[in-house]
Amino acid sequence: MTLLRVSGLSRTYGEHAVFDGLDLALEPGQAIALTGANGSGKSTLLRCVAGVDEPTAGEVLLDGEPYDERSARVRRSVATLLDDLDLFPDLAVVEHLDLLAHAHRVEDPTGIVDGVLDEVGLTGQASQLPGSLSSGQRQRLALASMLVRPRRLLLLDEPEQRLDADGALWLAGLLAREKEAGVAILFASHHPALIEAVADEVVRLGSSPGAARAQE
Ligand SMILES: Nc1ncnc2c1ncn2[C@@H]1O[C@H](COP(=O)(O)OP(=O)(O)OP(=O)(O)O)[C@@H](O)[C@H]1O
Repeated sequence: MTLLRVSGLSRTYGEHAVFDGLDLALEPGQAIALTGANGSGKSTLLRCVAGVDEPTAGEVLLDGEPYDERSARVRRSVATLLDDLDLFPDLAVVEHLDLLAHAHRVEDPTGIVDGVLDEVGLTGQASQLPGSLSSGQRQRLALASMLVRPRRLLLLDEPEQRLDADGALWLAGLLAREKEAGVAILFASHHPALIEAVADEVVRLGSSPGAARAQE
């Protein structure tokens, strides 16, 4: 069954239609990249899908049911990386990840957190407070936060931002492995190599009013 279906989605600010009547369908293990110029609506679309912004029209279905970000089903299934991560200033890196793993009741939270710290390259920073991390390390912590919890759908806004060249390559491999595990991914990106490596379909949002078109 289609995991995520977006039908006739529109978002207007005043007179300005950011996108109008947009349709998307995402199956398990599939990735769609959202591309387009600055201001073309990628973040707005992701925010509307994730339920943190309200579309002017249209609907978003997860497993064929209306997407309600407050429902336990959606919270168990969807991991988002949308804005800057909200971090507790007095909790260390490892404590943030422990908190998330425990809140989502994953099996063996300590083992998962240790493995994810290693995967994102933050083992050496595990006891640092967020304020002492570099911007790329904060981005790695944001990515780690989605890896310590259950997930079937990732909604990612420019996940490559602030990563170094090796980090962008690593991210491409990570997202490819997520797809192999059956996770679906909707992501906005300005990184051609990441899009090429990960996306099964590219949806280019137009900067002309309301325009959006899909490409293979
Ligand atoms: N709250 C708001 N009020 C008015 N206009 C808004 C609001 N939020 C977004 N917009 C406008 O909607 C358009 C789409 O913005 P959005 O952030 O979705 O673009 P984007 O494609 O993610 O851009 P970027 O590549 O720069 O991240 C922009 O013209 C922006 O100014």
